[in-house]
Amino acid sequence: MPKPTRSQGLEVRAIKWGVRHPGMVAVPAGLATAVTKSAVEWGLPTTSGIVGGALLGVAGWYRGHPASFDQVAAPWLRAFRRRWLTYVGRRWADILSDCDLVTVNRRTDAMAVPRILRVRSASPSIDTIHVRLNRGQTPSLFEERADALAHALLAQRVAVVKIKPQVIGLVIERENPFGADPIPAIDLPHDADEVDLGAIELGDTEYGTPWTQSFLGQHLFTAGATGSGKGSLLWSPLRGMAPLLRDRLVVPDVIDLKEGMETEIGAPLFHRRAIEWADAVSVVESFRDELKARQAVLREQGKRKFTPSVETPLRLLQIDELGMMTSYGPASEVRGVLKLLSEIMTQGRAAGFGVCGYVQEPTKDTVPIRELFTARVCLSVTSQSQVDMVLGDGMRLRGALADEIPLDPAHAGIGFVVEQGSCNPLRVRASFQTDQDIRDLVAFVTSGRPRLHAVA
Ligand SMILES: Nc1ncnc2c1ncn2[C@@H]1O[C@H](COP(=O)(O)OP(=O)(O)OP(=O)(O)O)[C@@H](O)[C@H]1O
Repeated sequence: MPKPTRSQGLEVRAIKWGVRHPGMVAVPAGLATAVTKSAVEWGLPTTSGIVGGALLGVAGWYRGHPASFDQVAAPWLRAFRRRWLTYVGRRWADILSDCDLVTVNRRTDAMAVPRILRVRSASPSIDTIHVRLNRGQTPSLFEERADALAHALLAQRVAVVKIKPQVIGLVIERENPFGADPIPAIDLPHDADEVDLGAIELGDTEYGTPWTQSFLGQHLFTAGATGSGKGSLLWSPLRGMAPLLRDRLVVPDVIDLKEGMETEIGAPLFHRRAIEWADAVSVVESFRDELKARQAVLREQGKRKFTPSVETPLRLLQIDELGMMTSYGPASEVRGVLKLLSEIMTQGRAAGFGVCGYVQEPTKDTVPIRELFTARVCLSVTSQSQVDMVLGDGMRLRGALADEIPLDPAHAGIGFVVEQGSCNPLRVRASFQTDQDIRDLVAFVTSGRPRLHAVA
C-alpha cells in the first residue's frame, strides 16, 4: 500500500481526532478537516493566506466594533476555547469521577462518563454545558453533587437545569465580576447635551463597561425580592437625566404606595407623587389624559413621533411595587387601573410616555400587563421560574442565575438583563445612590426654579 503523503496523513489524523472524541462537537474536527483539505487542494501558502486573512478579519472586527464583537463573536470563541481547554476529555472525566458522577457497567467494568453535547459561554464568567446523562442517572443526582462539582471546576456555583429526558444543562458561574463595595453613583451631568436619553447609564456590566438603557419609547420592568436593590433603578435613571429634569425636558411622576418611604427624600423631583391609593389612581388617570392630549397635538402637527422639548417633554411614570396597583389594590378598581396602564403602555411609546414598574413578585397574576414592558431587569428573585418570567424563556439555562444571587448588601443591585438584539443574558450591577446623592440631585434639579411637584 502506498505511504500517504504528509498532507493526506494530516487529513486522516484530523478526521480520526474527531471520531475519537465524538462528544467534542464537530467544529474542531470539521475545521481541521477543512484546513487540511484546503492544504491538499490549494497548497500550504494559499491555506495559510486564508487562515491568516480570517484571523486578521476577526482582529479587525474586535478593534473596529468591540460591541458587536462582544455580542456575536466573543461568546462563540469563548465557548470554543472552554470546550477544548477546560471541559476537555480526560480532565472532564476525572472531575466527574471525583464527584461520583460516572457510572460503571457491572458486567464489563467499563466506566461511562456523561457526555458533553454542547458548550455555551454567554459571558466571560458564565458557561452552560449540555450533558447527556448515563442510563440510570437523574438530574437530581447532579443537583445533589452541584456543590462538589462547583469546587472541582473552581467555580462559584453550578446550577442544574432539565432540558429533556436524559439531557441536562449545567450552568457554571465561574466568578462574581463585581466587588463587595457598591458601584458609586455617576457624576451628575451638568448640561443637557451631555445626556443621551437613548443610553442612560444605570451601572456597570460584567465587562466593566457602562450599563446603559434607553428611555426613549421604552417601558422598563424591574423585578427583585425585597432588599435586592430595586431602589437603585428608580434613582439611577433620574440622576442620568438630571439636566433634562432641571430644564423640564423630562417630567417624572411617581407612585410609591409603601407609605412614600422610598421616594420621600427625592419628592421635589417629581411632578406628581402619590403615596395613597386614591391619589395613585388619579396620577395614572392624569398621565393617560396627558398622553391623549399629546397624541392630539402630534396629530395636528402631522408628526408620528415626539421630540423632547419643554412643550412636549418625555413623561415618565415610575411605579414602586407595581403589584399594589395591578393586583393587591381594591378589587373593584384594579381592573380600571389595568385598563389605563395597558392604554398608556400600548400607545405611549411614540408620544414620549414611558412607564417604569418595580415588582417583588413578577408573576402574571400579580402583574397581568408584564408583557407590555419592553425592557427588563431581573435582580435577585426568590424562585427559578421567575427568571424566565422576567427575562424570557430559556434565559436561566443560558446563565441568568438570578435566583442564586444572595440577598445581602454585598450583592444588592446585581442582576441580569437581555440587551436588544442579543439572546444572551448579561450580568449587570446598578450604581448605588446614597441619601446624600439623592439630596444632591434634588438640589441640582430644583436650584433656581420654583418647586415643581404637586402631590396628587
Ligand atoms: N446598587 C446597589 N449596590 C449596593 N448596594 C445596594 C444597591 N442598591 C441597594 N443596595 C443596598 O441594599 C439595600 C436594599 O435596597 P433597596 O431598598 O433598594 O431594595 P428593594 O429591592 O427596593 O427592597 P424593597 O422591595 O423591600 O423596597 C439598601 O439599603 C442598600 O444598602
